[in-house]
Amino acid sequence: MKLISTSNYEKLSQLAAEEIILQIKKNPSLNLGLATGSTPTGLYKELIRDHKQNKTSYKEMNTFNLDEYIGIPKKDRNSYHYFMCENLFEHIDIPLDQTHIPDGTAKNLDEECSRYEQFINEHGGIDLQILGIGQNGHIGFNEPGTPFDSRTHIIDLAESTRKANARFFESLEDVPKQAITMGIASIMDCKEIFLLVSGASKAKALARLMNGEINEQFPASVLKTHQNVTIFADKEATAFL
Ligand SMILES: O=P(O)(O)OC[C@H]1O[C@](O)(CO)[C@@H](O)[C@@H]1O
Repeated sequence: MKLISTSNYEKLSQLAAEEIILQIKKNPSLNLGLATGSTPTGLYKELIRDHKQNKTSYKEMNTFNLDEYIGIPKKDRNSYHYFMCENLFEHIDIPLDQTHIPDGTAKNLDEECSRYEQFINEHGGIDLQILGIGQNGHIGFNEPGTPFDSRTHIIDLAESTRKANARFFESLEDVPKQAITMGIASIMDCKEIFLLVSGASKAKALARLMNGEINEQFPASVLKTHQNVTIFADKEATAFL
């Protein structure tokens, strides 16, 4: 894993955006994996700014999101569909039918998991995946204890994850208890991974990732066995390194 540390969150977002834009220029039909949460919003702002200024085009690309809550309609402001439209898709020129997110309202959720996994494979896999990390080491919504060989699946969210994400909802009770997430093996299939880590609340997780063991109790540790991972971390996140 290559670690790039930056003085602040803005720099982290800019550097990651520059790298992604370079890759899009080299390969306009890049399959880009996307993440939600607070961490990538600065990166998405940079991509939007560049699109407006330099006209980088997303017309030939496909995007694939890591996860979606179960039971939240796409149009609900707390769905990851809504989040992605608001924070990125509406502001760039990607056709919406080339943006892909698991359907957390599908009638048959197991079938939806297999469909999504197969769909990504039919598109040739993900070239570059953006990841965040949970304080408990989750990647996507793969909570501690998720097998490293897991494929896209339904996950019961850890209480700590529901609490961390309650800030987006009216109350903790409104936070869904389950989500669909790409599995750990699905994430490991991505050809390249950018892991974004920002803020003091992630410093312990980053230190455990860099210095700890590879263990299913800390899902992000699997990334140590991937051939092409770059970590972008800001100063606060690197406090314990
Ligand atoms: O960037 P945040 O909001 O700290 O979230 C970290 C991680 O948690 C999730 O939002 C899931 O809780 C992931 O999608 C994200 O990568």
